[in-house]
Amino acid sequence: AKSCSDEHAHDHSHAHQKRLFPQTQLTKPTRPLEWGDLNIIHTTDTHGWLLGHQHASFPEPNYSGDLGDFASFVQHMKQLAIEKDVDLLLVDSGDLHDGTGLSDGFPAGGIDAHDANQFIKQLPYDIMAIGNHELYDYINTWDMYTNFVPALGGKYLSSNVNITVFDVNKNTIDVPVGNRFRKFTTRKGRKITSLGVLYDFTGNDVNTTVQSVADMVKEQWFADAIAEEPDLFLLVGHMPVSRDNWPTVFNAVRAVHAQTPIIILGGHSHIRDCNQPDGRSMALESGRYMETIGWLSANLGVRSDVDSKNNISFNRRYLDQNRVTYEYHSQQNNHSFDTAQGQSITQGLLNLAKKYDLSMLFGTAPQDYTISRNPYPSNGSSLTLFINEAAPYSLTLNNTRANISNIMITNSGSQRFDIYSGTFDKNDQISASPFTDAFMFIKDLPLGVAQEVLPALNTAGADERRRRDLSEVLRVREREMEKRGYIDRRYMEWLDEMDRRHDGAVKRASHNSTLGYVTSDSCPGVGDDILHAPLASFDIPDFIGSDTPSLSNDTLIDLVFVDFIQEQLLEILNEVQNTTTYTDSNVASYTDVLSNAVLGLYAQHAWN
Ligand SMILES: Nc1ccn([C@@H]2O[C@H](COP(=O)(O)O)[C@@H](O)[C@H]2O)c(=O)n1
Repeated sequence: AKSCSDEHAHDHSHAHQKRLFPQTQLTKPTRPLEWGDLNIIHTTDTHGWLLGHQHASFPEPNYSGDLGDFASFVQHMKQLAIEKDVDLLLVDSGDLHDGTGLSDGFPAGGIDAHDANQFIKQLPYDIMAIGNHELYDYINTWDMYTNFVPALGGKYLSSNVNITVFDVNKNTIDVPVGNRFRKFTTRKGRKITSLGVLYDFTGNDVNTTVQSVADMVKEQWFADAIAEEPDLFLLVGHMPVSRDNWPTVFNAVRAVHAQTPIIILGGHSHIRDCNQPDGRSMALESGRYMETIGWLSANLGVRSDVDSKNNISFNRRYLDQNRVTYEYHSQQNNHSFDTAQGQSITQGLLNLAKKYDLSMLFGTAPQDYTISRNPYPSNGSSLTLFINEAAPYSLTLNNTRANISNIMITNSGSQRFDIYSGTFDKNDQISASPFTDAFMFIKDLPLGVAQEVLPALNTAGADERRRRDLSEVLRVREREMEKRGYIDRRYMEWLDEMDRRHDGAVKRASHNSTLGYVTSDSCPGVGDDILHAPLASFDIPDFIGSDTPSLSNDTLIDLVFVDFIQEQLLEILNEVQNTTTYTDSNVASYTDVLSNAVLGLYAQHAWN
């Protein structure tokens, strides 16, 4: 079946309609999935991308399936698993919030992702783990605790994350947001012990608590939970499978059970990644934004094999999230594929998009603007667009400070998705810049001081990376950045490495394959389901700033910055000068315009 992705490939004004007769040609998968006796479908970091990716230029059509298509796929695969008489589990590693109009485009009085999560609840997940984006705002954690978790029936895990609530006597108590662990038995009778671990995140809101992974494994509940030997430890969590704390959890389990199979399903760094901690374990991470669906299979054998010391045969695959992939692997065609549940989920999401008015048009983008596929600064950079064009316009609208010269600074990670040429609507605005961060300022800073802040902020990150082997102090600082949530660099490094390693420029020029991810991980064989040419990738700084005004160094200006970086910015400001010790008391609100509104205001002005 030659299917395609997207009927609105040519008319973005119908962006939120179901694709019936798709037109964009998509490559079929290269080979069938390898099934084991235990199989897992894995999602992570979906961030509200439940209607998939809807733009016509590649790589977007690769990811043009939606949650309804995914639900149909899962249902067919479950049936295949029954026919093959094997187990098939469905697992998610967290970050349901912050990312698209479906999660963040709610009307006043709503709660982020509350409506979108009603559709996720309908999927037969066996385990879901909490992510850091469930914790930036207490109201979101509260919504998970009161509305989402109860519907999951013990399958939502937050091993090291608590929420503070009132008990019946109106005393405050700290309780896990979900369950700390889950023990269950599969259809084929396998006993599984699972966890849901969050990395050492420190950027969480008040009245939520994240225990460090190192402390979590010392807890009595942890010892009790892993004491009895299951057939498999399923360690799910919102934590990258490389360069993070999974070894702490893995080793704690291995200390008690030297041979028991362990599967780790991680997330957070938005990359496709896999490694094998030992011969009886595999760790998989399945990308981001409903772009990738992870597949992991294992031949665990019968209980006597479980006790053996032989290496286990594992397999992993990264599936592009579209109907061609789904139909191929579930052995369906375009007519037999949709299930009633899948169709109802798609329709429900489309209704939600309509209710939230996500097609509301701000303007027509004259060209593509990308986060890292164009150099920064450049005309094609969405970072340049945001900080040099959009922010200086939108943040000074109706602002009494408009006539005072300024430098504006934000974190590059605040920009989450590329802008495509053509109609720019509410959904595009939120996808590009979803956070409701506020802009603050410090007034009367000498220009000579203010202009040192941006390079110093970036040097704190960049030099650190260059001298990683030389300086433990700097390594610790980078780790601190990651704990606060600055993980974007990992994804950028991944894209950069893929471009270099796979001769990106040559492959793109040959036009033999469509653009997409080309993964090199540490697991045997090829992981990608479809071979692509890698995306272009340019290094971007951690922080970006508007042009420095051409004035003398002693001119007093406003230093404007997003509140997400306030703590670091003050630290740096106090390093680059010592005349004044700047604290939160020197900081005031610059405008009521939040970061997620900047691009829309600009588009209304410049793209109409
Ligand atoms: N209020 C916020 C929250 C987060 N960010 C950016 O998101 C990054 C973390 O997102 P992950 O999906 O990687 O967990 C963080 O590094 C920030 O760049 C933000 O800008 N504002």
